[in-house]
Parts: sequence; structure tokens; C-alpha cells
Amino acid sequence: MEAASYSGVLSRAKLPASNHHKFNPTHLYMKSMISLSYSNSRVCTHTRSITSVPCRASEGLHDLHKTSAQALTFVSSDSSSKRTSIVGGSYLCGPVMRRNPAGKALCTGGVATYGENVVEDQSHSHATEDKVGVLLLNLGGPETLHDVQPFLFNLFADPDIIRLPRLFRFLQWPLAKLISILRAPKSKEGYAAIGGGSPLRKITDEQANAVKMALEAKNLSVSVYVGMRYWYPFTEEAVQQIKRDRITRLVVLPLYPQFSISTTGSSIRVLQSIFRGDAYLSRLPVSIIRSWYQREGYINSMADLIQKELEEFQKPEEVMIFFSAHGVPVSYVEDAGDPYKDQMEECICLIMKKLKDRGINNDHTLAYQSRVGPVQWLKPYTDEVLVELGQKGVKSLLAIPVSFVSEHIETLEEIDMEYKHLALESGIENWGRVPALNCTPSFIADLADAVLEALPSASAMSTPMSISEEDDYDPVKYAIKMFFGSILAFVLLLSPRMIHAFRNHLL
Ligand SMILES: C=CC1=C(C)c2cc3[nH]c(cc4nc(cc5[nH]c(cc1n2)c(C)c5CCC(=O)O)C(CCC(=O)O)=C4C)c(C)c3C=C
Ligand SMILES: [Fe+2]
Repeated sequence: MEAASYSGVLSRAKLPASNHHKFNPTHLYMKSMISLSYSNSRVCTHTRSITSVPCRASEGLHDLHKTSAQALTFVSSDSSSKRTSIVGGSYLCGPVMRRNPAGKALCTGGVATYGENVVEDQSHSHATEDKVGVLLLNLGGPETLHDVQPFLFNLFADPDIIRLPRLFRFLQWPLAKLISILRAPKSKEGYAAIGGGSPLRKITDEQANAVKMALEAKNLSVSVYVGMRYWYPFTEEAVQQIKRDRITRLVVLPLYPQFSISTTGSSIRVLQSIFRGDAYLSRLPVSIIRSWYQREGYINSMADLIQKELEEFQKPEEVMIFFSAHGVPVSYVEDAGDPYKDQMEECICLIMKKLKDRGINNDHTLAYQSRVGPVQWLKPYTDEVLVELGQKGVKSLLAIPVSFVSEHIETLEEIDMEYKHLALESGIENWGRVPALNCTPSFIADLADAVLEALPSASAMSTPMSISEEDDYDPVKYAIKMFFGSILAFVLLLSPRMIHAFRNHLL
């Protein structure tokens, strides 16, 4: 593999506070999101008890959202089978970001600066050397308490997080504003309890550095970029830097082991919106690793951490292994075909099989945490199961955060504080928690292998958006819709019933 002349980890593009309102990707992509629907992509709808699930491949998952339109290579990374699937089309729509959004923001990595002059429409076909980029995708988190409400606004303004029926999509922003204001005090309490902000950016930057070094140790020189969905450094900033660096091949690696519409799906859709509208990016060979929960290296790393933590208990064999995954609303799985639940169950199955191979035969449970809002989420709920287990006489429990690979509010506050307290109150006497993988060397080495395996299948994402498609976006019509939508939203949302529902479920 040719080594690129420039290789650096992009990180910490902090914008001045005054720029926050100028660069809000949610605003830029709102129109594109309005036209999306997942309704015809149902894949897996059955529910089962986790303890009775045989380990199996998640058949059919790779067809999710498949269309015959412009194709983009997606790699479902499985180190044993290296299956690859082509998915595209349904994500491809939306207006284009045509200006440099980030201004002159600095990267503390010291190797690159977001905001340098960008030469528009340069085709990478002119490039003479191979420059490989790796884009790590993550959710992002507020760095200060001041960031919490705008971060929540970005999150709830995402139609992959609050999925409104098409007819009501114009309510997305007013609703996001209202929910973010109502939710902010509770979220702030959580962030305050873990030191006043999310550690996600710092840890993701460290992972980026570690992946870069692991790839260099495997003789591949790369630039690694971090793109967050709802906070800095936004995915849009990272992509602009990729463009400035004239990357010639790109591997996209979401830092979520399992695919969900609400996480990886949402980030990929943003990427496709950006790529589609840009002559250079739309021809850039890209390979997206959609999910990687089945990888031997990841499963082994999880089993190592669990085994180590079990040894801390006086009677390790009596400990309940308790997997706690981030939940999603049931409708994602049952109506929209989100493979998240199936992948989660299969992942747990593979980890437990690995432990069994090592002679560890403990009981285990899977439950879902962090539900928000007045809808049904995947069950069983973590808090309810902890109480039940305590009442049933379980005395020792090891909690394992399974849908995250970094420490963040849901591990440090929700699990370590709220759930631990609840468990101890419910009769569980010995509590332990497996740390998130963060920069565990075997895990990072496996991510590097996933990149190496995905690289050969990189292919061009799409053709640039045509003039007629761009014309579809009529700002006047959109403003009128927003104006009347906001009035209607506030009338509806301020009704006593709605206020009651929000108070009960968000505060
Ligand atoms: C696999 C991981 C995640 C899934 C699936 C997911 C879905 C999802 N989340 C919300 C609502 C919130 N998420 C919040 C923060 C947050 N969520 C994840 C991961 C997943 N979310 C991460 C990594 C973080 C960032 C944590 C940090 O340290 O900052 C928040 C804000 C925190 C809070 O107030 O609880 C909300 C709200 C929904 C609605 C959803 C699926 C539809
Ligand atoms: Fe979340």
C-alpha cells in the first residue's frame, strides 16, 4: 500500500461561540431529511428471549434500504466471512452545503486546520498519490453545561431520532426546540454529575489517534478524522477537511458495533447528503462499515474485559452477567426494520459463547436503558430488570454497557450512579461494571483490521445532484411551511394533555 505524504488525526475543531448559530448542520440538512422514509424496509420483527437465541448470522440485514439507485459500498464487517453489500439510493437526497461551515477553527492535533481555503469542485482523479482517509463517526456530546440544550436540539431535530409521519415533518424543528428546552434541566443534572460535560469527544479523539497508529504499525499511512452527528466536530466539518486533504480513498467506520437507524443510519444519511452534492466527493471511492459486532477481535476484547471484571468478585461463578444496551423505540424495529435488536441479541450470544469456550458459564441477561419520551421502547427495561433480579435473590451482578465503545453519560451517570443505586436498593449486594472498550489495544487493533479489510471494496458513492433536483428545494415554500408549522406545533404542544405527557416522560 502506498503511504500518503500527509497523515494526521483531526481533532478538536472548536468554533467560537458566536459561530454556533452559523454552522448548524441540522439546518442545512433539514430539507433533505423531510423526504426520507424507512417504512418499506422492514427486516426483522419477531421477538425472542435472549437466552434461547442460537448464534446466527443476521440474515437479510444487508438488504436494508436497498434500492437500485446509485450504489455505495457498505461493508458489514465480519472478520470470518468478509461479507459485503451494496446499499444506496434511499439515503441520497438533499441540499448541498456549498460553503465552508467551520470558519477558521483550530485542530489541537497540530497537524491540520479546519477552515483553510477550499478549492471547489476539484476532482480527486487529478490526484497523483494514494491518500487513505478513515472517518470515525460518533454521536457527539456537550462539552459544557451551556452546550446541553443546543446539543439536544440537534439531536431531536434529527428525523432519525424523532420519526414523524411525513405529513407532520414540518413540526420537527418546533418540536425539537420544545423538547430540548424541557429535557435540558434533567440532562444538565446528568452532565453536571460527570464533571460538567461529555467525555465522548476526548475519548473519540484518542481512539482516532490509536487507530492511526495501529494502521501505521500495519504499514498503512492514513489520516483519521472524527465526525460527530450532533456536536463538534460535526461530520460536515470532517468531510470538508477530507476534501481539503485530497483524500483518494475513504473508509467510514461508525463507532457503534450494531447498526441502528438512529445512530449509524442517521450519520450515513448526512454523509450521503453531503457527498451527493459535491463533484469531488461523489467520485471518491468510499467503503462504509455498517456494523462490526460480529468481529472476532471485538468479541474477544469484550470477553477479556468481562472475564477480568468477574475475577474481582469473591464468587465469580455466582455473578449475573447483565448486558445493558441503549434502547430504541419499538417502532424502529417493528415498523422501520431497524436490525438493531437482532444484531444486539446475536452480539450477546457471540460474547456468551466466547466466555463459555473459556469455561465461564454464568447466567446472563440483556436489558435496554436510556428511554426518552412517551413511546414504547425495546424491553425489558434495565431499571425494571434490576429490581426484579434483586427481588429474585440475585446477590452479585456485573453490568456491561454493550452498545457503546466509549465512556459517556449513559455509562458514567446512568449505569454507575442511577442503576447501581437502584440495584443495591433492590437487594443486590455486590455490584461491578465492565469499563467501555475506549482504547483497549486488542479492540483498536481489530478496528484497524476492519479498515484494512474494507479498503479494497471502496467505490464511488454517487453522481452529483442534478440541477433539477437542486431546484426541488424552494426556500419560500419552506419558510411558509415552517411559519405555519410552528404556530400549529405550539398550539398542539401547549395543550394540557401534551404538557402532562412531556412532564411525565421527559423531566
Ligand atoms: C447505540 C447507541 C445509541 C442509540 C441506539 C441511541 C438512540 C437514541 N438516543 C436518544 C436520546 C438521547 N441520547 C442521548 C445521548 C447519547 N446517546 C448515545 C448513544 C445512542 N443513542 C450517546 C453515545 C449519547 C451521548 C452521551 C454523551 O456522553 O454525551 C441524549 C442526551 C443525554 C440525555 O439527556 O440522556 C438523549 C436525549 C434517542 C431518542 C434515541 C433513539 C431514538
Ligand atoms: Fe442516545
